[in-house]
Amino acid sequence: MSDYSSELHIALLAVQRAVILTKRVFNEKAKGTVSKDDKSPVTIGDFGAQALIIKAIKHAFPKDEVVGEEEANTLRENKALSNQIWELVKGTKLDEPSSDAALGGELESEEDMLKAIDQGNSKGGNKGRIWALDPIDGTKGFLRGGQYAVCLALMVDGQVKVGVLGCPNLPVDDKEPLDAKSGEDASDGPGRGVLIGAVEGQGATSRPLGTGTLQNPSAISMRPIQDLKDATFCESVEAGHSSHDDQAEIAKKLGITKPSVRMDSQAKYASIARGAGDVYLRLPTSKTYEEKIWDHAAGDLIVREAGGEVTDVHGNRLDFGVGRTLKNNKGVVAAPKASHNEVVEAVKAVLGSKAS
Ligand SMILES: Nc1ncnc2c1ncn2[C@@H]1O[C@H](COP(=O)(O)O)[C@@H](O)[C@H]1OP(=O)(O)O
Ligand SMILES: [Mg+2]
Ligand SMILES: [Mg+2]
Ligand SMILES: [Mg+2]
Repeated sequence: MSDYSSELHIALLAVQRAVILTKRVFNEKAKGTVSKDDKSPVTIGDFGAQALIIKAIKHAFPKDEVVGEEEANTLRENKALSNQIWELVKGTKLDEPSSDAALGGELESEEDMLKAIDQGNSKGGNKGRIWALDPIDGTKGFLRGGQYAVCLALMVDGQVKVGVLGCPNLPVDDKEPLDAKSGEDASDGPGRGVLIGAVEGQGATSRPLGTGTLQNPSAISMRPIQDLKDATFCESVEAGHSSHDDQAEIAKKLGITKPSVRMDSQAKYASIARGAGDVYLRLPTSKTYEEKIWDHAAGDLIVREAGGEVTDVHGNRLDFGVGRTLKNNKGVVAAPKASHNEVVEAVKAVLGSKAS
């Protein structure tokens, strides 16, 4: 049986390399933004990071498939944008040549880059090895100057086996508690940037994000909370992504008095997994929206390996084996194992009272 050590190693390095590129874009005023068909934004950073990561995966594991968020159609029609991304991608490499070589080195050409982006077109499913990739999760946060994450997970037969989150704007210090402002005006200056990883059955770790070889990891775990009243809970910044009103009602029901921490991206999963916060609630705002697997796969495993439980609002585990979306689930409830049931009961009580 595989211990997934080489998959974890490649995933950590690939995310670390992609973050070199996303940080350059984050710190530029013009981020090369275009609007997708669903009106959501995508930047040159999203496309560039997807190309770099898929290239690395296909080099190390040629037979694996990838479910990636972005596709290159718009770039093939917009040569100027494509050139702009290529200018960024072609110079991006890890400082340590042997690390970069493990990822297959640089991409060969602009066409090679577009092809790599389009290799994120797997349909997903519950057979074989499939990676789920969100090259920039929280693009709106990325544009606003908030939190964002580069997210990569390996699923085997529909089960998440490896998860990696690169969070350039979170503090390196795992124990720096979140406060109501943690999601705002984020920076990637000194003391910032963390790389979280997990393998099923082997726990979760964090280490400072670097630009060459991987730094030493430390084990992370969720904060043991005796009473949910003392919990810190996280939610999306965007009210359109999860219902702030329902979440406030649930927090009240649980006796939580601290203000919620609003933060973009899977930085929420990363934060609760390392004990900087406790509970992540994502309650559906629409009957039709299906959550995407790349928005949850890495965070789901990392939180569970850190001693947490992750389910949907009905208390069912997230099902990553049914395609590109979580069509069998609604919403997300992540909490320490010992408190998770109590949180789900509060969620059911609040949502149930609305349905009737
Ligand atoms: N209506 C929606 N409900 C839930 N999540 C959404 C919705 N629309 C977009 N998203 C996704 O939520 C993620 C960000 O989550 P958060 O609000 O927690 O930071 C993004 O990946 C975003 O997708 P997209 O990348 O297409 O914008
Ligand atoms: Mg996303
Ligand atoms: Mg994204
Ligand atoms: Mg997006």
